[in-house]
Amino acid sequence: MAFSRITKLDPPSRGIFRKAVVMLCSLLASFFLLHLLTESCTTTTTGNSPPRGSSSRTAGLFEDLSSLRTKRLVYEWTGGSELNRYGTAARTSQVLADERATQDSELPEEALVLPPPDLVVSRRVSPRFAGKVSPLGEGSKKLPQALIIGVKKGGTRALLEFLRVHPDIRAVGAEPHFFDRNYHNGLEWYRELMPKTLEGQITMEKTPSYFVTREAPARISAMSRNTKLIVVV
Ligand SMILES: Nc1ncnc2c1ncn2[C@@H]1O[C@H](COP(=O)(O)OS(=O)(=O)O)[C@@H](OP(=O)(O)O)[C@H]1O
Repeated sequence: MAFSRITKLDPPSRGIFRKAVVMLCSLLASFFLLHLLTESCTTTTTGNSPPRGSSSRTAGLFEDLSSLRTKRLVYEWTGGSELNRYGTAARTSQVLADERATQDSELPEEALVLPPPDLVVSRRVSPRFAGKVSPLGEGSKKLPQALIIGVKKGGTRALLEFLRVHPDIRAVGAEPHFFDRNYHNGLEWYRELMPKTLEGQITMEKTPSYFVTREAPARISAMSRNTKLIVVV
């Protein structure tokens, strides 16, 4: 009906109507082209085609795009350079670690664990006897030149351990119980218990803080003519 009414318009009115239709079409085409351009731009930026939907979805899309763009920019600004630097640093660290490992592997294992052999020797024997003690154990066994005698819990063990740190002092670790339990075995038995010593070295032992026989003190006293007694009370 409307078309039939338009067709019935006079020629000047028909020309104006045609111009209006052409302008409207041009406007629509312009909007469409603008929309296509915008879409292609966003696709190039994000690599993803934006979803089409309502205004709320569009707002979400812009947020996503902003976030993605921010991430991309952060990656470009920091990631590239930082990654390059990190790569360099990592390579440098790796090189340093390799160099350290190489240096460690070049070091002899003994150098990391053991002190020099001469230091080991000097800890066992005083400089006076350094080089005179062979692995075969040179020296002679002698009866102790000193006895540590003490009351129970008087600290005799501690005293012996402190004294035996000295390289010129040799001592029996365990208590031989010679003066009470083993006196009947004789002095040779007692001597055999002693460690070998070189001339000038001292042998000593710690007697028990109690004796199982009454004769023990007298036996020690008899021996004290040749033996020093260190009494701990
Ligand atoms: N310097 C020093 N100061 C204080 N106390 C010390 C010291 N040295 C040794 N002790 C203590 O003495 C206790 C051991 O003595 P003895 O070696 O004579 O023991 S034993 O009697 O021959 O079994 C033993 O005591 P307990 O630990 O109570 O058994 C040691 O801890």
